Amino acid sequence: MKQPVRIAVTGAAGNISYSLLFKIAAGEMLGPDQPVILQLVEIPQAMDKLRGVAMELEDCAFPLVHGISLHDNPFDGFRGIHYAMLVGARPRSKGMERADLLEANAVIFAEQGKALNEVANRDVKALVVGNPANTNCLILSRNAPNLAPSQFCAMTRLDHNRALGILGNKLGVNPSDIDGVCVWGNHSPTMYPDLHHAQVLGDEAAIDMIDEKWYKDEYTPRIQKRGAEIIEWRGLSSAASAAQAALDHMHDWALGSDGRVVSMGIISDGSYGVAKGIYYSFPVLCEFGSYQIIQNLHINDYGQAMMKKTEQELLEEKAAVDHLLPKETAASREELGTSSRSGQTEFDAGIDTGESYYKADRIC
Ligand SMILES: NC(=O)C1=CN([C@@H]2O[C@H](COP(=O)(O)OP(=O)(O)OC[C@H]3O[C@@H](n4cnc5c(N)ncnc54)[C@H](O)[C@@H]3O)[C@@H](O)[C@H]2O)C=CC1
Ligand SMILES: O=C([O-])CC(=O)C(=O)O
Repeated sequence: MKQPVRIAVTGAAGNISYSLLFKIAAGEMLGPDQPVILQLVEIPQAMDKLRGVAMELEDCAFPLVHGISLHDNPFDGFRGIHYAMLVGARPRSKGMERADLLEANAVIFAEQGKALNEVANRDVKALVVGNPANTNCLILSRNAPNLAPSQFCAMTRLDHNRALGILGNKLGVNPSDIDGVCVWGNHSPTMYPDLHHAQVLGDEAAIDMIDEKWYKDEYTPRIQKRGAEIIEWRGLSSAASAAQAALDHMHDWALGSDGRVVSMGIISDGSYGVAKGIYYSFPVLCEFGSYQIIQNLHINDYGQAMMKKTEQELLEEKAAVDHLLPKETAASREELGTSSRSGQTEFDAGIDTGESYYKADRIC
C-alpha cells in the first residue's frame, strides 16, 4: 500500500466540492491504490456546512480515505499538502463576467499563496479553479516566492472538455476519438478553442470535417460563453462538470496524459510569442508529474489574432491586480519556467504520513 498523500480542497462546502470531494475519495483522481488525507478548508461562517459534508464522506466508508481534517484558514489547512485544489471563491451570477470577480477573489489567492509558501510540501501542485482563474493563479504564484511558477496551474480543462464534447456531438463521434484539440489563453470569453491540429479517429483532420462558418460563428462563441449558458439554464454556475475537469487536470498532471493533448493554464515561458510571466492556457502533454508545451504548431493569421486578443486581456487583468503582486524575489525564479520541481514523485519533505487509519475525531 502506498503512503497517503495530503490533498487540500478550499471552498469544500461549496457546489463544485460537493461533487469533487467524493470523486477524489473514490480514487478517481490519483488512482485506486493511492490513499489520501483530505484537508478541507472553508471560511469560518461555512464550518457547520463543511462538517455536514465531512460526515457524508465518513458515511461513504471510502477505503482510500485515511484522514479528514477541517480548517477555517489556509495556514492550518495547507500544512504538508502535496496537492491543492483551490476552488473556494465567489462564483458569478447572471449578467456578470468572470473578470467582475477579480477584486472580490484576488485577496483570497494572495493569502493562500503565502500559506502555500509557508506550510505546503515543497513539491506541492496547486490548481486554481476559482475565477478569474488565470489571474488568481498569477496572484497565488507571486505570493509564494519559494515555490516554482510551474507548480501552479489555472483550470482551463473545462473549456478543453467542452471543446471535445461539443465537437464530438457535431461529428457523431465519441469525444475520446478526438485528439489535438486545445484552448489557448484566458478562461474567459476571449479564449481561443483551436481545432486546426485536431485529429478524429487517428487520421482525419477535424478542421476538414466541419464548416468554417460553423467553427467561427457558432462553435467558438459557444465554447467561449458556455459558462454563461449554463448559468442561464441552471441558475447556478457549472459544478459537476467543473469538478470533473479539476479531477482530469490533476490526474493528468500527476499521472500523465497518456500521449493525449490537454489544455492547462500555465506560466508562459514565451512560447508562441506569448508574454512571459502570465498564466495562459497552452496545449501540453503530461508525463512523470510535469507538463511540456507542445511546440512548433503552425498558427494561421486567424489563430494569431485570437491568441493576441486573449493575451492582451490577461495583461490588462495583471495590471489591475498589480498591487497584489509582490516583486519577484529571486532572479532565477522566472528561469524555473516549466522545468518544475514538481517533476519529483517522492514526497519526503518531512511531513507526517503516519496516519494509516481513518480518524473520525479529526472531523472537528
Ligand atoms: N475554472 C473554471 O473552469 C471554473 C471555475 N468556477 C469557479 O469556482 C468557484 C467556486 O464555484 P462554486 O463551488 O460553484 O461556488 P460556491 O459558492 O458554491 O462555493 C464556493 C465556496 O467557497 C467558499 N469560500 C469563499 N471564500 C473562501 C476562502 N477564502 N477560503 C476557503 N473557502 C472559501 C465559500 O464559503 C463557498 O462554500 C467560483 O469562483 C466559480 O466561478 C466554476 C466553474 C468552472
Ligand atoms: O462561467 C462561470 O462563471 C463558471 C465557469 O467558469 C464556467 O462554467 O466555465
